[in-house]
Amino acid sequence: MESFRKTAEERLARIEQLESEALEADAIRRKLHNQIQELRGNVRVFCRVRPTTSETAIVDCAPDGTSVELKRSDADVAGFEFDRVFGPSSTQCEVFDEVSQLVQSALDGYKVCLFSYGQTGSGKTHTMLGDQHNEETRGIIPRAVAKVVEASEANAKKGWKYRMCASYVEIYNEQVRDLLKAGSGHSDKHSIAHVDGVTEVSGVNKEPVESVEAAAGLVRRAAAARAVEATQMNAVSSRSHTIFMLYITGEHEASGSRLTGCLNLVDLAGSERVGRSGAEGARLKEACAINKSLSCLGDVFQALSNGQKHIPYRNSKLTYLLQPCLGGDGKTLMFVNINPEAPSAEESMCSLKFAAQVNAVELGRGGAKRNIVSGIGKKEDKEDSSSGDKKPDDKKKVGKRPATARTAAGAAKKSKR
Ligand SMILES: Nc1ncnc2c1ncn2[C@@H]1O[C@H](COP(=O)(O)OP(=O)(O)OP(=O)(O)O)[C@@H](O)[C@H]1O
Repeated sequence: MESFRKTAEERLARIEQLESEALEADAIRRKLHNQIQELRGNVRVFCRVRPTTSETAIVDCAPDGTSVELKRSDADVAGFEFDRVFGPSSTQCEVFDEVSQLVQSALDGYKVCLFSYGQTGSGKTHTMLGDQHNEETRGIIPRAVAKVVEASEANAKKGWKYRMCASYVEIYNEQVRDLLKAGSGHSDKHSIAHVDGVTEVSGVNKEPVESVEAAAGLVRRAAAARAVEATQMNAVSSRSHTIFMLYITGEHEASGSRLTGCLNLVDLAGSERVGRSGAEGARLKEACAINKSLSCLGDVFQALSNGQKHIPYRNSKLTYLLQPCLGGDGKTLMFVNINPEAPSAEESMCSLKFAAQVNAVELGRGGAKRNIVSGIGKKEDKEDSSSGDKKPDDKKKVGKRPATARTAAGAAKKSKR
């Protein structure tokens, strides 16, 4: 009897020791994962080029997976490098594989935002939402939610108790609308605040996310409620920014550890220039609001890359809402979506320049700026690219560079990997 008791005590002590070692290993895993993410850069830019419809493509993706070229004529070729470039044949699964590490960061307690930027019809909604009824073509939002739910279930075996809830909002003409509240309209009544480093939007539903199915239902409901209006450029063009906000709290009772992460998945409204979109009346007002908030986003990145003390987060609802992810140890991944057809050449150039500017920002290290040369990202370029409705004299600024030319921003980032 005595030997039984002794063996049981020894086994109990061994279990406790293993549990404590597992917890320590988990903390080391989190730390290493974060170090890898920081080495890759807390602001990353991926470029995704959509397939052509009828026109010939003037955008080429190099086989190295990080370079893209916009060819406006034989003598006018602009090259850009990003952290990753996805060509027209890339699948939703390949794209998600590359972003899933940031989803892990949100589970580890970081403030993460992923957003898609580009002209109307360039594939932003396809990338972020995709076809939710189709396993293969569903986009980042449904995949990310499924990953978070699955990972929290796996972590439960290690003693972690995760609680997740989600809001889904739309910003339209600088007014917020709750996409999870049936029949609710856009209103000024929703105020944005930051509580313990996490964004809270007053008066919007925060619904629990307990299973992959429940989360998928929530995403479907919000997608159906999204405001879509026809424009000349895309028959079902989304004229608002939509933000899926996933709040993640993890608690480990035995160790007393607590994590608070959040994942913001943003589908921005189209960045096309007012002239080309043929906007008038209410549509013109929409286009101006869209351009204002996109330009505020550009201003925030410019202030960060200049290492400015004051970052103008409050200048738009979008930037204020995303503030925790756009500074400090927040993590941002921007998709620049490109339509490779000739009529979109000027919009593509604007989008690529904006993306090159964002690519030069580094968070959590005093916003130190990487050196940018080769014409892309010069002061005058940044002023142009921060506003979607300005038409820069691209030829003059980008110059006619050989097809092999690369921006130093991309090269600098690459050398860090
Ligand atoms: N990579 C892709 N592969 C296949 N189809 C795509 C791809 N990207 C976009 N499409 C298709 O192109 C069309 C326009 O794309 P999408 O609606 O995603 O554009 P958008 O940038 O979100 O436009 P808007 O700003 O007007 O909302 C859709 O029919 C979409 O399915």
